Amino acid sequence: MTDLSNDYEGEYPIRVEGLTNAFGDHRIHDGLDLKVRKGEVLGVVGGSGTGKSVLMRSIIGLQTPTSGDIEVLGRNMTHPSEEDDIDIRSRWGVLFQGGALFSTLTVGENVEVPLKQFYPEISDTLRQDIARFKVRLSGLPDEAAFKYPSELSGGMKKRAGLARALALDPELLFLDEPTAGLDPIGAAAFDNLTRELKETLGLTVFLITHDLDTLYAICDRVAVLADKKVIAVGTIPELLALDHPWIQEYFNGPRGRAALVAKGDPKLDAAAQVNAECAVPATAHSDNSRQTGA
Ligand SMILES: Nc1ncnc2c1ncn2[C@@H]1O[C@H](COP(=O)(O)OP(=O)(O)OP(=O)(O)O)[C@@H](O)[C@H]1O
Repeated sequence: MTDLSNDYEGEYPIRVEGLTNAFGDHRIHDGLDLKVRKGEVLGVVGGSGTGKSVLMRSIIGLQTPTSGDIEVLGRNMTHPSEEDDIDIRSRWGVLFQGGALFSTLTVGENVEVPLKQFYPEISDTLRQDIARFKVRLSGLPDEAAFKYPSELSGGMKKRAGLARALALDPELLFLDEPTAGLDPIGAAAFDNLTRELKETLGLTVFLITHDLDTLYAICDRVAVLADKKVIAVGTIPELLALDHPWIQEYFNGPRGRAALVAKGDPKLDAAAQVNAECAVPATAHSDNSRQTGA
């Protein structure tokens, strides 16, 4: 793996070394390395089927790797002790692609599930109060706590899933394509919420996305999955300077250029900015335009 900005001396709450995953003869990862920095939003990108979700599932212990080492918050995830396993699972929150809410429970009850599981001793009243607070923290109105998932819009479902992911005051937040299926305004609002929560709660965020606007708007660094590995991890300007064909196509393709222009970040490489402005008609950029690299 090419770590493009290796001047960092802080902690790595997630370390993956030599990860190999295979389903039968189908090898998904082969010697994949990745280190996530404390307090960053790390975007994870790659073509469809490159194993982004399998990587996330391996990190949170839902997928047993064929080989390799995974350490989360200092604990070995490949061979955790039972005690470690319970402790570590209470220190992260996960928003799965479809939200994964229990359809027969209200939003509030969904948020209560992890609280009941990890803190069975707390009273019903306190648990309900915490759940309502998390619902509000996720930008939902109070009354949403009493609704069933089927009564919510797609954006509200994502927020409800986020409320549940935040139930235990996690240090790590895993988001699998959080803006997929949202309208541009809803997606931008969800991006802002993620960034705000990361800053106020001091979260480290592992974020799988195809959404180029999300990458530009909220990711501190981006890890690129290709050829069964993380081929590079760095800021977008650092990635743009690389010569890899997939990275060039992804970030410098029409959608990538439009997202770059939309972002208009002065830190981005000036030459890339000029190229982008030449290549993208002015009408391609509006406040509501979102670009996916899918
Ligand atoms: N439980 C499983 N059994 C067999 N194959 C699986 C399993 N889970 C994932 N795969 C395969 O692993 C590969 C990677 O899947 P994964 O869902 O991680 O891709 P992805 O990069 O997240 O894709 P997308 O961007 O389309 O969501 C795919 O070919 C998928 O079919």
